[in-house]
Amino acid sequence: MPSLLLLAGDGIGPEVMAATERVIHFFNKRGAGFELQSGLVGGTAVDNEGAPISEATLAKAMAADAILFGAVGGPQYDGLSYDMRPEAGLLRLRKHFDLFANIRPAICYPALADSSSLKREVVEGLDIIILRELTGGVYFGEPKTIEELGNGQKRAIDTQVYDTYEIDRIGRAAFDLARTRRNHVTSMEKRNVMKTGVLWREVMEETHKDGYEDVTLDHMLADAGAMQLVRNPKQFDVIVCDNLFGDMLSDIAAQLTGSLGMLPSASLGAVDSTTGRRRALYEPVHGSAPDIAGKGIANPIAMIASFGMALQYSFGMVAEAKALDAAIAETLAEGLRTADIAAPGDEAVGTTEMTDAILGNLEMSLR
Ligand SMILES: NC(=O)c1ccc[n+]([C@@H]2O[C@H](COP(=O)([O-])OP(=O)(O)OC[C@H]3O[C@@H](n4cnc5c(N)ncnc54)[C@H](O)[C@@H]3O)[C@@H](O)[C@H]2O)c1
Ligand SMILES: CC(C)[C@H](C(=O)O)[C@@H](O)C(=O)O
Ligand SMILES: [Mg+2]
Repeated sequence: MPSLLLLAGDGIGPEVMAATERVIHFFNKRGAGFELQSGLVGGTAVDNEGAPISEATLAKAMAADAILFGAVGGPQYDGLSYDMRPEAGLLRLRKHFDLFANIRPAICYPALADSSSLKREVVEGLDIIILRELTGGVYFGEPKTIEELGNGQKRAIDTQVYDTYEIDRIGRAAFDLARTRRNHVTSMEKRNVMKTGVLWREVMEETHKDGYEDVTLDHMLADAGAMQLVRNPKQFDVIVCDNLFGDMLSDIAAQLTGSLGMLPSASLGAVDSTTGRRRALYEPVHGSAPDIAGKGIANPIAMIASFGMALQYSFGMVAEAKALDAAIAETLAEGLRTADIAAPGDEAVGTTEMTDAILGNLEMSLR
């Protein structure tokens, strides 16, 4: 039986996870047989278990085929030490399971082209992927400290580190992904100021020569890339970049699609050569949205579409994933909007109504 560990987290995490559970149950009623376990993560795990992720939850994650993750964080946890912050639970999961390949698609559904802050013609039909390296770089490099200098001053140090193998494996993931799409990879770094940028480009070129020359590879400095993402995002297919640039570029890409509430993601490990399986965590790109938590108005689409990515990447249920995506597109085409994607004057629906409509369309499309 396929198994999923649900880690809803904080803020709107439990609200969008509850919506997604309804979608999972829909597939279970049709025989999918998903076994569900749940656990605590983030601030709620700090409050109840004394750590942002407990060893027991990590063990449950190890036993599951895939993890569905909501969101973590909130202002009430701002005073906690770095290791106890809710976000540390997510970082630990990524590192523990070596989930180095973070696929963040940015698709602008035709019905939402007017919800973007950019002009319709710039974003309509957009379909790009930011492939973010997720287990290296400045997020995990050592030293990572704040030192007292003894003269009333402090010094904060973060360290950006990349080894050849880390760049090579994300490069291969990018080329493999591009082959299933428009065969075009744009690698972004800052080789003009960063040594890791110099190595990043060098390794991308070498990996490209090693059996991937059918894929077009070009390079862009990440700051210019950010500008191009806003100027003409449709020029891209797969953008591959390091952990920090990927964090920022994917938030920019989210806004192209209308809202952070629209963007799903998959974080994948290497394929195990004996089992053929890969570790995987699926989560929306957005956070816990403390400003709207508890109001029942969060957009569930990013979380539901993250489950869609699990259907595709972890469970080989490609037809079901497509049906779910079509149900989301149809619901948007019918005009349903949560507040984050509503145009001024549009009447917005809540999380439950949006989920009801998606389930209704799913039922129709699989009939
Ligand atoms: N993966 C994660 O768990 C994750 C990701 C990003 C931020 N965070 C954490 O979340 C907390 C809040 O961060 P933030 O405010 O910078 O980012 P955020 O993504 O939580 O919210 C940014 C804005 O987008 C809106 N928004 C986000 N998701 C939405 C949705 N599904 N529906 C409707 N509107 C939505 C919010 O209301 C807010 O106005 C922080 O503690 C941060 O560290 C967690
Ligand atoms: C919550 C935080 C640790 C996380 C990150 O910076 O990676 C988030 O912003 C994301 O984009 O997944
Ligand atoms: Mg982010």
